[in-house]
Amino acid sequence: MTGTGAPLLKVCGATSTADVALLAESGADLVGLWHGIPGGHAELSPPDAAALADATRAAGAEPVLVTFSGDVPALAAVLRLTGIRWVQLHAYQLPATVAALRAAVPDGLTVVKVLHIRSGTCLERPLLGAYERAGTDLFLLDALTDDGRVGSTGQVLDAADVLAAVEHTDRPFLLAGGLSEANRVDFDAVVAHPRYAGIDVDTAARDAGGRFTGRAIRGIARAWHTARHPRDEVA
Ligand SMILES: O=C(O)c1ccccc1N[C@@H]1O[C@H](COP(=O)(O)O)[C@@H](O)[C@H]1O
Repeated sequence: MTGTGAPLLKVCGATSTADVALLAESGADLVGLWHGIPGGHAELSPPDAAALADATRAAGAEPVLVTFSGDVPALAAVLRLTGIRWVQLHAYQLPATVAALRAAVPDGLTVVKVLHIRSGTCLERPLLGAYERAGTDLFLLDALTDDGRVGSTGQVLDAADVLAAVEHTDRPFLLAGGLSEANRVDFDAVVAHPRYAGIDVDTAARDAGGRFTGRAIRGIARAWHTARHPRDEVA
């Protein structure tokens, strides 16, 4: 997408054109737009998602549809309406859902399937081969809390657990789960992995009031050396 091969920074949950502009100018390569997250604070209607997808592209970033939904016809309709080419299946959608989505949107769709790690164990580990055969392009590793919370947990994964999970797939992967400017140092081995493709952040991109802050996002992009903030950039 960036053409550089550099790791990507995704920031999740934009709800306005101001959010999108801030995220893109602060270093986000991918902007998460929610649809099919019932009760979610950043849930968007299809027309609102379409408007923010346009704004994201205009700002030079790539919109990503983030969803808990497994309703393939509805998802395909939203992808067509919005022109979004990346979809992040963040719940427990099965490999058959990935395959059906691929069939419904045959051209140019990048499918990201989230893998949930709870107490060191990847829940989807037995299904990794099936997800690959179904057409998953990337996996995204995120934390599942002991009380079952999924998405924006702020809970940090152990690097060893991440490396153990990606051992069982040949696909590129994104890392999530409480990532910040400060904890980049804990993930040297993950960042050095040949299939590491970047990071996905929510909590640390926001201030105490839940608003995105450019300062935090720039700090994350610099610390993690993502595509728009390469290693030799002067802060
Ligand atoms: O951000 C959310 O609340 C959310 C809701 C539903 C699906 C995904 C969501 N966000 C994802 O949560 C992780 C990162 O969260 P954090 O940095 O630990 O707060 C990331 O994968 C987001 O895409």
